[in-house]
Amino acid sequence: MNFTYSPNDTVLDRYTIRRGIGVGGFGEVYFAHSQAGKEVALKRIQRNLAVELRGVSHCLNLKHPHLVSLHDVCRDRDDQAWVVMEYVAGKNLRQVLDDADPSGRVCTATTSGGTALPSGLTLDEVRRWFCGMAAGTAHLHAAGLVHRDLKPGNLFDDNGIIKVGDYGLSKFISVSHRSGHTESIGTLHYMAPEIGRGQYGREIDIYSAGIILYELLAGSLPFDGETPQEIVVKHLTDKPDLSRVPSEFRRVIGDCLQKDPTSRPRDIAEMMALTPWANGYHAAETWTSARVAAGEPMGEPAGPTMAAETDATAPQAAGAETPHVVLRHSARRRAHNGANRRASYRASYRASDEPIARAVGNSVSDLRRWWQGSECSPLGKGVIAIAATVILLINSHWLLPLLSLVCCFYVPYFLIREVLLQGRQTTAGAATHQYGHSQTHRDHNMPVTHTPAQRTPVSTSTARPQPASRLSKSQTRKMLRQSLARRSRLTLAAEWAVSAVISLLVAFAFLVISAVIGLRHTELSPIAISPYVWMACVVWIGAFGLLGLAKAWESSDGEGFPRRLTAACLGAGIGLVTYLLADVLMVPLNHDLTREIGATPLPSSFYQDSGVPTAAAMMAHFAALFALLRMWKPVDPLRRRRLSLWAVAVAVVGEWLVQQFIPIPQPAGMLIAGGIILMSQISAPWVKSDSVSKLVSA
Ligand SMILES: Nc1ncnc2c1ncn2[C@@H]1O[C@H](COP(=O)(O)OP(=O)(O)OP(=O)(O)O)[C@@H](O)[C@H]1O
Repeated sequence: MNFTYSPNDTVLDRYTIRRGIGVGGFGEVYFAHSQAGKEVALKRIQRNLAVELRGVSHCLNLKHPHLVSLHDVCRDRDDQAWVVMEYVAGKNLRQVLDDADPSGRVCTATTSGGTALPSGLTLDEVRRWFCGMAAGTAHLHAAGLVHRDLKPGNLFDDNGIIKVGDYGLSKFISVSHRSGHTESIGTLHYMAPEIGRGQYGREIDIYSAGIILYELLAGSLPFDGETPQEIVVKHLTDKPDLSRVPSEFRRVIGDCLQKDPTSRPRDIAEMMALTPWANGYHAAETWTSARVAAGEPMGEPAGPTMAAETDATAPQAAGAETPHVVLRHSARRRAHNGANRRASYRASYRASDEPIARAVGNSVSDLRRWWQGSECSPLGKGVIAIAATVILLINSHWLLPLLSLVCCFYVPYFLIREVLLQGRQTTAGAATHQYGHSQTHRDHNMPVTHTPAQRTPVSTSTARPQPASRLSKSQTRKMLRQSLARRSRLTLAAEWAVSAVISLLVAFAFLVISAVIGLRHTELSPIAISPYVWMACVVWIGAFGLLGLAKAWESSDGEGFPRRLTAACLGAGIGLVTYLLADVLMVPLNHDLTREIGATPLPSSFYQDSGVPTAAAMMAHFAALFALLRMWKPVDPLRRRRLSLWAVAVAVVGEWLVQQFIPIPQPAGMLIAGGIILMSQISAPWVKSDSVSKLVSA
């Protein structure tokens, strides 16, 4: 491999290069000696990457046995940035895995005993690497940093101590800077799906940790593919095959690899608690030194999750290889883990997202804390509680209406906000887009070693970056469908409710506009207004039903018989409602029937003697219309356009066609058909899949 500097060159006026170590995504790494003889690794930041080096200073003060120390960040005379860091003589985990004999015998000298796993490592080795990585990463998290690029190549074995490296730079280089041909395809295998959406919470490190653990145990990656896009799609949609890892690790890996970041363990400690090494994990030391490093005052721990007890016996439990971080997890901590806790965490996570809910939540918890911490006697507390209840009851005459009014505004606002935020998350194309851009081959001038079974081939000294293959439209749609399918029932219900509220407003506007136009020369009376009210109600109910149908089917394509039958049932229901409402509102249904009823071959039960259609005719008419036109299609979130007037026109023409066989009053029929499609399109969510497809292919 070619390096810019040769042995014995002096850089930064005080370091003598001894040899080049390797070339990474950010630049060349050298082994060098300081003037006093100290061994250091120098990383020369190349390729004109816009590195926010000022941020790295935060990392310079981090000290932890499981982190590769950053000594300094300097610029040379050519204004080239260099990162001076601790030199780690041992191999990185990537090299260890690549050197391990796939047949199960381990070639590395450091390996301890035990049965070999498919990766070639023993379980002891896996524990050593994983616990070391966890301890280092927990320290970063406690200092408010997210690694963002956890992968085997960034984990080092320094004389038996596992160290996490490369944590300073990735934090401060945005996705856009990692675009083009600067990034290794290998990194992509460890990247959490939400990174593409610009989400960089610590959950992305948890996800990467899950992938690493999977690879250590199974000997291969959970999500692999021939192209970056294929890998991205797998990260976004596939479930890991957990049958390939020992059963005691399935839970932790399954949780870490959740697509939804809020479903993952919320921190390293929680993740470790799910491993068989839970008894050995303890983060207090990590937390303490991280806060010191971050310049925070010592006192109460930052949060209950990081509070843990020290245990002098733990080093044995943790194993001799990880002596610096005592790994123990208290029973209290374990008790907090599990499904209940995660569920409550998710709830609080959501609530904390919304400022008003957060403020209310904070006030309530403050009140609860005050109540619990109060030194009042139980009798005193009882008196206070009764007094508060009495005051509330006395004032209920104005408090309740006020509360109802606030709810009237707040609930729709909250639901709409939820849906908009969800919509942003489900637009998985954006994720793929950014992934696609950020993860292309790196034109290293060194070969990157990968086990063929594990790694997608990457560039070598002669290879040029290869264009990424494109995702077809159907693949993109499939990916988006799967992404839509992952949403919870609550979210779906909330979306449906919001659509219903929007369509109600549209129906009201529809009513007002049509009534103003239609009744401008007529004296206002209930009889005159009732057809408009009838029409608006029918259109709204029809749109509501159609939106529900589209929501139920949005996770898959299809227009087969079962769907048409279901749509026909919905149409029949709308026909019935149309008939009943007309009856209630006294709207005449014999208006403008365009053909001789007696001439139709329809059953006589469809029409009264006067020619007025019965409920059966109305039901049959709309059932035929809904089944024939696949009415749910224009409301599908993956439709081509948010609002297609073509679809409205098709509905109107389709209704006219059905009218030729099963007549109903006109123009009411056409208005209802067109109105339902128009209104449901306006109020249905929409994912711009066309642009997603283009972005993915870009
Ligand atoms: N502090 C260090 N001590 C010893 N070797 C190091 C050190 N830091 C990096 N290396 C080695 O230098 C080589 C290049 O490392 P670098 O971190 O730049 O690239 P990478 O991890 O392969 O990719 P990326 O930068 O995209 O994460 C690797 O072989 C790595 O093991």
